[in-house]
Amino acid sequence: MSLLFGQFVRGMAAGARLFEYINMESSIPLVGGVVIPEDQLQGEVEFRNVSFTYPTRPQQLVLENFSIHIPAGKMVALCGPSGGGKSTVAALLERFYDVDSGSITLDGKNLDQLDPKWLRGHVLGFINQEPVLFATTVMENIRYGRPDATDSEVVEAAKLANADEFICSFPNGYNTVVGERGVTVSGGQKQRIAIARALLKNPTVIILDEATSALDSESEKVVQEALDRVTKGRTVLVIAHRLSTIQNADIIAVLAGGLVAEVGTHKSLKKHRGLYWDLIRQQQLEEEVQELVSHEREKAHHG
Ligand SMILES: Nc1ncnc2c1ncn2[C@@H]1O[C@H](COP(=O)(O)OP(=O)(O)OP(=O)(O)O)[C@@H](O)[C@H]1O
Repeated sequence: MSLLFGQFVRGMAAGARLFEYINMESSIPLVGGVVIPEDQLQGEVEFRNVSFTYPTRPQQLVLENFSIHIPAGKMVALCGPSGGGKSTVAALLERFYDVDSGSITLDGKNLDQLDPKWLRGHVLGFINQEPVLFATTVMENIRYGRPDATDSEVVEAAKLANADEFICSFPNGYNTVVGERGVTVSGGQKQRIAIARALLKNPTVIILDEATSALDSESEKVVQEALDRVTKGRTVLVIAHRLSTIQNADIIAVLAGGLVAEVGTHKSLKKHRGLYWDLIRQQQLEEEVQELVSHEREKAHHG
C-alpha cells in the first residue's frame, strides 16, 4: 500500500498538470478569418518593423524593428549567430505568436486577419529536417502532413522527395514500422520523409528549418536534389544553420541581435567582407578543426 500510495500521488500531480494544459485557452484563435482564394494566392510575405518578445520572457526583446520582404516564388535565407532570432521569425510566420508591434503580411493581408487553420493547413509547409518520427508505418508518418491524403498521394509525395526508392527497399515497403520497435532510418532518409510530409499539403510558402547535422556527401546530394525540386516556384524561407547550402538563395539576410544586420546575395555579401564573411570563415575554421580531430583520432586508433 505504501509503495502504491507514492505512485498514486505522483500520478495525481502529473494528471493535474496535463489537464491544466489541455484546458488552456489559446490567445490566438484556431479558426476563423479571411481565406485568400486559391487562384489569387501568390505567396508574397513581408515582415515590416516587427518587434517581438516571448510572453514568458518579457524583458528580452528578441526581434527589434525586423523587416524583410520575400517576393512570391523567391528564396530568402536567414543566417546568423545562434540565438539571433531565426527560428522566432518562422514561428511568427506560422502565427504561433502575435507580434508586439509592426506587421506581417501575406499577399498584402495582415496575418492576424487570416484564418490560422487555413494558413497552417494549406499555405505554409514547414520542413523540419530533423523531424519526429512516430512509431508507426512510413505511410502514416508521411500522411501526418495532411491526414486526409490518400495512399497514392502519399506515394506521389514520397517520389518527389526522393524517398520512394528507399521506402520500397524496406521489408514491408510503405507498411514498414519505423522508430524504436521498427527499422531505423538514417539522417538523410529522415530528411526526405520530412520533405514528403510537407509536400502533401502542396504549400505555397515553404519554411525550411535546416538540419544541423551534416550528412555524407552522397546523401546530401540526394536530399538537396529533392529540396531543389520541391522548392521550385514556391516562396521559401530557409533557416540556415550551415552556410554552404544557401549560396543560391535569391536573398540572404544575416540576423544578429534581433535585426537584419546585412542583406544581399552570397556574392555581394562576400564582397562586403562584413558579418556574413566572418561567419563563412568561422564555419570553415570549425570544419577544418573537426577534420583534423577526426584524422588524429583515426591515426591514434590505427597506431
Ligand atoms: N519559446 C521561447 N520562450 C522564450 N524565449 C525563447 C523561446 N524560443 C527562443 N527564445 C529566445 O529567443 C532568442 C532567439 O532564439 P531563436 O531560437 O529564434 O534563435 P536562432 O537564431 O534560431 O538560434 P539557433 O541558430 O540556435 O537555432 C534566444 O535568446 C532564445 O533564448
